[in-house]
Amino acid sequence: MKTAVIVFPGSNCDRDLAVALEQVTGRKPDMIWHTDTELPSGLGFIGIPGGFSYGDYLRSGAISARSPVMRAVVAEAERGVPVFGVCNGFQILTETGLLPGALMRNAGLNFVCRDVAMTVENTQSIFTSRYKANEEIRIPVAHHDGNFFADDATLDRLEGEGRVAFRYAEEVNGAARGIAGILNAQGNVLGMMPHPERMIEPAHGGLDGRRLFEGVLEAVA
Ligand SMILES: NC(=O)CC[C@H](N)C(=O)O
Repeated sequence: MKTAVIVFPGSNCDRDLAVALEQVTGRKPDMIWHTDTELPSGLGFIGIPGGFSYGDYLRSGAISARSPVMRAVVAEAERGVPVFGVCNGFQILTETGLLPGALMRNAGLNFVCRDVAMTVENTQSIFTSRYKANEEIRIPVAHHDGNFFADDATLDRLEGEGRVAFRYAEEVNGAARGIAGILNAQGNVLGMMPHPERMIEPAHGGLDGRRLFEGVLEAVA
């Protein structure tokens, strides 16, 4: 299984994601620099990592979303290739328009860095098939802009179409309806604030994140 991780100036979770992908696929992902205009052929999975790309200037993810490589990522997403954006990656995906809504400053105005409980809301997606319906899992968060916002019509549509993948089971950042992660309409793009790549081996304190990668990588294998 060929996978790729996109790297921006200021990404700092790209290696965590690479380790997770290598552990699950047995093969190192291609690390793709943001100025590349083409992606390797035959990718089964594209990861947009967490971090502080471009120092979070303007808005988190706003500058990275205009990187040359993102045009290729959007094209692959439209072809149905699974695209996974975590934390800053989620922010970048909303800024490209691949996912709706925006990630605003946390309601408490503080950086939140801890394990949080969240429930799996949709187990039908390629990313969440390894979880049980309404299962509560623990995954770390580390962000200051995780407060998901969308207008009520968009939130209703996301809920009605089963596109809320994960919801916080506790107050974390003020996100609308407690939304922690959402899917695109086709179900092949997932953005989430918590970091499943930081919960993939016993030394991390649990394996709740590992099943996400196992599920999606098996689905495309
Ligand atoms: N860990 C991260 O990806 C941080 C995301 C983002 N820069 C924020 O703090 O909101």
